[in-house]
Amino acid sequence: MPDLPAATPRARVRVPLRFQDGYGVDAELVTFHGLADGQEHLAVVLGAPEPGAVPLVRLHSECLTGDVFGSARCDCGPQLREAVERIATRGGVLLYLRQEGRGIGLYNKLDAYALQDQGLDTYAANTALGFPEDARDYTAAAQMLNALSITELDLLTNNPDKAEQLRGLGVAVRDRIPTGVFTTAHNVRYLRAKVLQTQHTLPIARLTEFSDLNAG
Ligand SMILES: Nc1nc2c(ncn2[C@@H]2O[C@H](COP(=O)(O)OP(=O)(O)OP(=O)(O)O)[C@@H](O)[C@H]2O)c(=O)[nH]1
Ligand SMILES: [Zn+2]
Repeated sequence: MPDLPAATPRARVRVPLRFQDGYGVDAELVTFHGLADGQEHLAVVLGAPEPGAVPLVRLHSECLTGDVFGSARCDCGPQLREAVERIATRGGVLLYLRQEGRGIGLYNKLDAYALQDQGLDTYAANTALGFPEDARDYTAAAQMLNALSITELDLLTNNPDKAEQLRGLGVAVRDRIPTGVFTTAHNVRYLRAKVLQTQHTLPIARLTEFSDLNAG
């Protein structure tokens, strides 16, 4: 088990979240000192778990295009919206991790999009640019959970690697809970690649509903 450097909470601020579809909830935003990668990751604490209950947690990787601008090339925006409500209902934390483009950054992600428009899939585009298929490391996430005194959790994700990495960092992931399936005509190739290449648990049958599937 790696010896994790300790991080400590820096500011705790209450913020009323109001979404365009009318849903609203109050959140506590927590910032940190001492995160291993020096990034400004944010914890969004939602709801109040029953005393002794295991909290629901999501590690959400930043996606400016999907989270902010509503890009339909991926499923990040709807996953974020869903996660906030599910976590608020049960009680838990969303870690908003500054891992744009699976850790390669926004400009590189858009370079990868340009390659995808020439036919490469989402992972091959990363390697063609000289990056790993997925450059994310969850050490800072484990530090944040420790700083929030969360020792056991249920993880809201389709990505087995997130659970495995967290366990390797000493966090007790009890259950992995899949997110919803948010398909559009623009993201079906991307979702399919996640299932076939990185074993994301999305029901592949649902990904044949869209007509551009045969495009690759
Ligand atoms: N490099 C690269 N990153 C992408 C691409 N599309 C989305 N992303 C980034 O991928 C991250 C989300 O990762 P995903 O693989 O979609 O999903 P996940 O986080 O592994 O799994 P879930 O927890 O189930 O959502 C965000 O940081 C996005 O900015 C792409 O085509 N190339
Ligand atoms: Zn996205």
